[in-house]
Amino acid sequence: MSLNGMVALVTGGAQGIGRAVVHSLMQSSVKVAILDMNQSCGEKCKEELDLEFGEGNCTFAVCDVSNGDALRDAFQRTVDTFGQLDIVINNAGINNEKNWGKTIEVNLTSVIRGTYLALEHMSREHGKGGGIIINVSSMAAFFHSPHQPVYTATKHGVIGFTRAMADASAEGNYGVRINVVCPAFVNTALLRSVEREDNMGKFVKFKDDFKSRMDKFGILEPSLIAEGMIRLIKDTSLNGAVMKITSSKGIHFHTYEPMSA
Ligand SMILES: NC(=O)C1=CN([C@@H]2O[C@H](COP(=O)(O)OP(=O)(O)OC[C@H]3O[C@@H](n4cnc5c(N)ncnc54)[C@H](O)[C@@H]3O)[C@@H](O)[C@H]2O)C=CC1
Ligand SMILES: CCCCCC(=O)/C=C/[C@H]1[C@H](O)CC(=O)[C@@H]1CCCCCCC(=O)O
Repeated sequence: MSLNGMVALVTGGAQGIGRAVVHSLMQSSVKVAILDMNQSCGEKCKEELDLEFGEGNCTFAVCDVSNGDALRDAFQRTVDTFGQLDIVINNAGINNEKNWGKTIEVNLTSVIRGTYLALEHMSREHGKGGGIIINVSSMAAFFHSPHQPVYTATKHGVIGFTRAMADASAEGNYGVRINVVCPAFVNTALLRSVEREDNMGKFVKFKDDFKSRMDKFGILEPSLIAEGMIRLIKDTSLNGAVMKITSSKGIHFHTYEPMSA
């Protein structure tokens, strides 16, 4: 499946995993709208991508995904600029146990809102031509730790929501495939935030347990997560898939018991 000429929107695309998938998409000649709340990082990212791929192939907008109106405007501006929308990656995430309400807003509520907005612009229900959505969860949805209870809850939520929406899309003939990716530890700024009291609050005392898991399980590079996402986009048989990415098994899929009668 060629991605040439498609248009993607990536939240939290200025650095880390988001930035890696933006780069992979642009290597496949996809035009990309990068949304991020970090203005300096986003502008630097766009400058570098313009140099590598030429101007006009990506946009950057400052957008806090937890602001529903701002997110709606950013989706509309993407379609106004590039004329269509084919791929949406709800990637922006934080790990803040102190301000846990914000963590729910960014990691779960905004993924739900981003999915609904993506459907407004891509679903056959709305007279559009179809598309692909990837929501970013985590291996925290499979291995819990005392260090990040609310982060873990949001990542469980992202999987449940994505699987149910994938069923709704299939049953409702939306023409949109919706999948979820669950990386283990990845070498990004987010991972480095786990030692900070201002992020972790009282749970910071469990950081040594968390760090020893990092030593045990290893740390992945963002490019591997981007590779997994490109596979989710290109494999037209995948809808409701739960992709896990770990050091020991690489890119693989979680399987669930079939529903009994
Ligand atoms: N790094 C890791 O070990 C893992 C990360 N993940 C998930 O991958 C996703 C990306 O994380 P990383 O690349 O590691 O983090 P990162 O911190 O390197 O990048 C996240 C980007 O999202 C942006 N962002 C944060 N809150 C935002 C908001 N409200 N609105 C718009 N942009 C916002 C940040 O400015 C940043 O540029 C997150 O959902 C995270 O939970 C999942 C498993 C492991
Ligand atoms: C905020 C930084 C994000 C940290 C990455 C993440 O999402 C964490 C997940 C861990 C969870 O909180 C406790 C764990 O043990 C998780 C990681 C487990 C990875 C297991 C990989 C096993 C394998 O290689 O087969």
